[in-house]
Amino acid sequence: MSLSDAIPALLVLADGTAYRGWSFGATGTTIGEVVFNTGMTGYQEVLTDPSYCGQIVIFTYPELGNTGVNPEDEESLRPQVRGAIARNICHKPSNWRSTQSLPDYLKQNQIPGIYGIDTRALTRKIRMFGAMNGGISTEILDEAELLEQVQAFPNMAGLNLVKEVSTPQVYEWSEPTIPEWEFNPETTANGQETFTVVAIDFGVKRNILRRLASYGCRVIVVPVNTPVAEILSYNPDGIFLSNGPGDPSAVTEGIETVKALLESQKPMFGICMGHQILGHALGAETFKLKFGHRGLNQPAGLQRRIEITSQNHSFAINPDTLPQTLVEISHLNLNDRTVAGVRHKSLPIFSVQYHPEASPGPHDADYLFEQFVQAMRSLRTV
Ligand SMILES: N[C@@H](CCC(=O)O)C(=O)O
Repeated sequence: MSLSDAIPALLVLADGTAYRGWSFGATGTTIGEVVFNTGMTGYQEVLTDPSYCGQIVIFTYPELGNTGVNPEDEESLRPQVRGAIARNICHKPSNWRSTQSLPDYLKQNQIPGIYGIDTRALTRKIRMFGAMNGGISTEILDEAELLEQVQAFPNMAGLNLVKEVSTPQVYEWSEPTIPEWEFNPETTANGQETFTVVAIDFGVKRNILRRLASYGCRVIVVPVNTPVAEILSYNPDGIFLSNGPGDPSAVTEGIETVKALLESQKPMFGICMGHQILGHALGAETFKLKFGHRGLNQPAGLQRRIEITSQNHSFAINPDTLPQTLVEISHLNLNDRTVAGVRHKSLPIFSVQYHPEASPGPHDADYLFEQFVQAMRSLRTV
C-alpha cells in the first residue's frame, strides 16, 4: 500500500489532545477507554481477549501485524477491542501460520485502527494523567467535533460489560493444549482422571479453558446469570471464575452467585475479573488503578518466589478491605505492590490478578492450574 492510498484518521483523547495518523482496519468512528499494552508479542490474543471489550489499545511495540493472524490464536469468537493504535503497521505478514493480514482482519471485523501515531508520547501521557476515553475517526476529522462525542461517552468505572461477552448458553469444553505446544507434558498427562469444573463466564479466554482441559478438567462454561442451584446441579469438583471486562463492582449478579457458592466449600480458582469478584464476594472492595497493568513482564510474588506474569487489568482489590481472618495475600505486584493474589486460610479457594494461562506471555504461573486440580483431587480421596 502506498502512502497516497492511506486514509487520514484522527485520534482525540477526552482531555482534548489530538493526534493525526492514518487508518488501518475498518473506517468510521469508534470510542472507548484508551489503555496501553507493553507486550512485544501476542497482538492477536490481545485483540480477541474479551477483557478488552470497551477499550482502545495502544500497542507500544513499534510495528504491529508482522506475523499476520491465524485461526488458532483467537482467544474468543472475534476481536473484542473497540480500536487499535499503532506506531507502524505491517501490510505483508510473513509467518507459516498466517492466514490473513492484520489490517484485513480488523477491516473484516469492523474494528477501526489508527497508525502513524507517536505511541511513546501517547503512552507517557496516559501514564502521567491516567487511562481516559478517546475516539478514533476517519469521518470526523474536526477535533472539537470528535472531542464532544468522546466527552459524552460513559466512563469505565461503574460499567458492567460482562453481559456483552458472557456466553448466552451453557457449553462444554474439553480440548487441551495441542501436543506440539504443550510445555508441561509430564504434569498434564498424568492418567485418566477427569474433574468436572463449572466455569462462570465473565468473558473467558480460550487458553484458560485449554489449560484446565490439559490438566484433566471437563469444563462446563455457564453464563454469568446462571442460578447457584443449576451450577451445583452439575455436581462440580471445583468452580472456576473467569477473566472479563469492565468494573467488577458492577457485576452484582456474579458477586451474589459467588457469595452463595462459597458456602458449598468447593475448590474455587479465580483469574483477573474472577479474582476481583471473589474479593467482592468475601466482602472486599476494588478500586480503579491510574492506568492499569497490561503487558507480559509484570513481576508478581511474595518474598523469595517471583513469577513473571501476563497482566491485563484496570481494577485491583483494596488490601485494607480484605477480611484478614478469612484470607491472606499470596502475591503482590512487585512494580507497585498492589494485590496480585489471595488465598483462603482454611478452604481450597484462591485467585490471582494476573493471567497464568498466558497467551500471550510467560508460563511461570501455570502451576496454579495444577494447584487447583490438586485441591480437587485431595477432596476426592478423603
Ligand atoms: N476488567 C477487569 C479484569 C480484567 C480481566 O479479567 O482480564 C479489570 O480491568 O481490572
